[in-house]
This record gives sequence, C-alpha cells and structure tokens, in this order.
Amino acid sequence: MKTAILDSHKQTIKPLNAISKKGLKILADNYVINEQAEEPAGILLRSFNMHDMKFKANLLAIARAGAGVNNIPVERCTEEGIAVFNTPGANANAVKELVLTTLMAASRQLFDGIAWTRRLVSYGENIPGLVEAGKKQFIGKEISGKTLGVIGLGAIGARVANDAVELGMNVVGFDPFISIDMAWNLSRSVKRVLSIEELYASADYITVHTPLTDQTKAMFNQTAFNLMKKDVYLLNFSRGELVNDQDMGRALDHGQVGKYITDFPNEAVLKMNNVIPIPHLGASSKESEENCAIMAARQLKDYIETGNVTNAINFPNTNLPYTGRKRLTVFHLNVPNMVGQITKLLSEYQLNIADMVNRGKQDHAYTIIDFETNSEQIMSEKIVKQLKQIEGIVKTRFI
Ligand SMILES: NC(=O)C1=CN([C@@H]2O[C@H](COP(=O)(O)OP(=O)(O)OC[C@H]3O[C@@H](n4cnc5c(N)ncnc54)[C@H](O)[C@@H]3O)[C@@H](O)[C@H]2O)C=CC1
Ligand SMILES: O=C(O)C(=O)COP(=O)(O)O
Repeated sequence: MKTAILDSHKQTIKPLNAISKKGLKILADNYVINEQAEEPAGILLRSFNMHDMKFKANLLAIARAGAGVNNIPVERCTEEGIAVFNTPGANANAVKELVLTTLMAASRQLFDGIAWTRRLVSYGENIPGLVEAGKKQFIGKEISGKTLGVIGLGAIGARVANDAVELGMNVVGFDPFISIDMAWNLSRSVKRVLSIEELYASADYITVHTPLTDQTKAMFNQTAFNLMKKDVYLLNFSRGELVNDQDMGRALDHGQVGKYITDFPNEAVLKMNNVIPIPHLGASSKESEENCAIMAARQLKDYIETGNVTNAINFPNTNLPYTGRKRLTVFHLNVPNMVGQITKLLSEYQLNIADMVNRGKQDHAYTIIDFETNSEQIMSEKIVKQLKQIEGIVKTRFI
C-alpha cells in the first residue's frame, strides 16, 4: 500500500494514556508522538476521560486502544467530523480470563480466605493448627452444575459463555442486539433467552458485558435485584455506572446479592460488605495491551494516510484501496443527493473521477473519491470552500 505522508510533513499523535510500545512503533516513522501536543492530527488513548476536552480543527481522529468509548464525547466528535475508533475484541480474552478467574475464586471464598490467612502471621508455630481449625469459615461452592447468566453476548460475553459451558456450567445468555458473527460463535449449549427477567430468575451467577448506554445505565437496581435468586453473585467488568450503588449496598446487606465482584470500585463500593474490588484490571495483560495498541495505531494511521475507515464508532467502514492518486474524502449527512452535489461540483472543475465509494452509518455517510489526474490544483481552496457550502457536509479532506 502506498503512503501519502511525507517525512517533511510529519503529523503529530498525542497519547493520553500509556500506550504499548508495539503500537507506538507502528507510528514512529511517519509521525511525531508528543504527549504535550496542542494541535495533534490524532489522539491515542485508553480510559482517559476526554469529555471536557476541546478539539482543534485539524484533529482528524481519536483511537481508543480498547472497547468502551464512554470516556469519549462521540456525539460531539461526529458533529465536528472527527472519526472515533476502538479495537473490537482486542482485549476480550484478557477480560474473559479475569472474569472466569474471579468467578471461581469468589465462589470458593478464596479472597476472604487469603486475607484471613495473612492476618495469622504473628501466631508462629500455631499457624498450621489455626489454618486447619479456621478453614471451615471459607467453605465455598463449585461452579460446575450452577447457572451463569451472561448479559451482552459480544466479544467478551460470548467467550465467557462458551468457556463457562466447558467448565460444566449451565449458561443462559441475553443480548437483544447480538451480531450474526457472535451468534455463530456461540456454543449451542448456551441457552439464549429473550427477556432479562428469565435470566434473572434462573442465574446463580450473573456477569454483565454490555457497553454503558442510556439503556444499561443503573440497570442493576432494586427492581432487578428483586427478580434475582437470593445470594446471586454479580460480576461487573463492564462499567461501574451499570449499577445503582445505593441499591447494591442494600442488596448486599440483605444477602439478596451474595457477592459483588467489580472492576470499577468507587468510595461507595469500597464501603459495601461482600464486595470484591478490582482496580480495573480486565484489559491489563501484556498481550491485550499490545493487541489493542497495535490495532488502534494501524486504524489511526490508515485513516490519516488514506482516509480508509476500519472499526470507527461514528463513521461507516469504508475502504477504497489507496493507489497514490489524489483523493477527496467527505463526511456528510446521510441524506439524498449528497454524492450528486459533490460530483456535480467536481465536474464543473473538469475533474474526472477514477474511483469512488460511499457508505452510510445511521445519520451520517462517508464518501471517498479518487481523481484521474494527480494535479495539485485539485486541492484548490476554491473547491474546498465550495464543498463546505454544500448543506450537510461536515468535513472534507484532500489526501
Ligand atoms: N474491565 C475492562 O477492562 C474492560 C471492560 N470492557 C467493557 O465491556 C464492554 C463490552 O465489551 P465487548 O464485549 O468487547 O463489546 P462488544 O461490543 O463486542 O459486545 C457488547 C455486547 O453487548 C450487547 N448489548 C448492548 N446493549 C445491550 C443490552 N441493553 N442488553 C444486552 N446486551 C446488550 C451488544 O449487542 C453486544 O453484543 C465494553 O463496552 C466496556 O464497557 C471492555 C473491555 C475491557
Ligand atoms: O477496553 C475497555 O473498555 C476497558 O475498560 C479497558 O480499559 P483500559 O484500556 O484498561 O483503561
């Protein structure tokens, strides 16, 4: 593939979190990586909260090395024509392994048992005897034969569900928006239910793997807890805001929820009984950090250099193989006659189109046009100005 960035025009990428070196290496030759950059062309991040950030006009794209994008003001980015990428599935195995680890460890009272054992340190030669006498406090439950409810059967949820089947669990899954790929990948032993109430009624353990949305916010509240089996264990490796903390505190106190295992502790959570707080470690494995950084960097580089889009939240997947021809990209509203208006304007300048692609995603669409001629005149300010005057065009770019 040809690249459009020349060394003399190095663009800047601003990392907002520590990004694996393997990812940054992909950008090293063509870009300046600068954490202090004021006007970057691209931003790379993990969980950094961007909601209060203002964006400069030359910001082209934001790449989230990870899955959740609730830390990014996606709607504002869309209005400003900034592409927002994430890395679907790149950290899913890491999260799945931690979910299953903590599911089994919590079920066997391992965390409480270890904490109790550590406190025996001053008892010298009595320790082995105390251990044998005290272990009856930590009798656990085996997960085999129990029912696991998985809410959200995406990259993480589907993996958890399939492996839980292998561990001998009965698995019930709920996901009204499951993708065709995920449905194909799901073990036939996973029982899919059409209502979350059905899942709540049968699950001994519940694990949630949905994004944080208006629909999922505070979904775990008193009403939901009332529908669950007593002493259910809830695992939350998705986002803290999915849980109503006050209701959870009460449900734990009353034994309605037996344990709350969460990757998202806050002050209220840490004050609750029977909580297993984890410092957001779901995606924190070497492999996952590398996978996410590499995928995010590749997608960002490809978009900046060719305009092609892979895995953006707010732009449609769009690919026109880059041949080195002069290229125009237009992000616009998904309304009739946008492409007609753009091509009409180009024809007024006698610009012959060599190739073109147009894709839509919800309210927006994205058009890539390659020209027959390579003349710099194509990029004339006059054309840019006229394109901007077409109602519904959000952002144009010549490459
Ligand atoms: N603890 C950690 O370090 C990590 C946490 N996450 C969190 O996990 C979430 C899921 O990640 P992935 O599985 O990679 O995403 P994904 O996009 O592959 O899967 C999400 C699934 O949730 C489903 N869903 C959406 N709304 C739903 C609803 N109301 N009820 C039931 N299902 C619903 C979707 O249809 C989709 O299948 C992320 O959005 C993020 O918040 C992701 C990675 C790491
Ligand atoms: O990918 C996600 O959604 C995560 O929550 C992982 O966050 P992190 O990259 O570990 O800060």
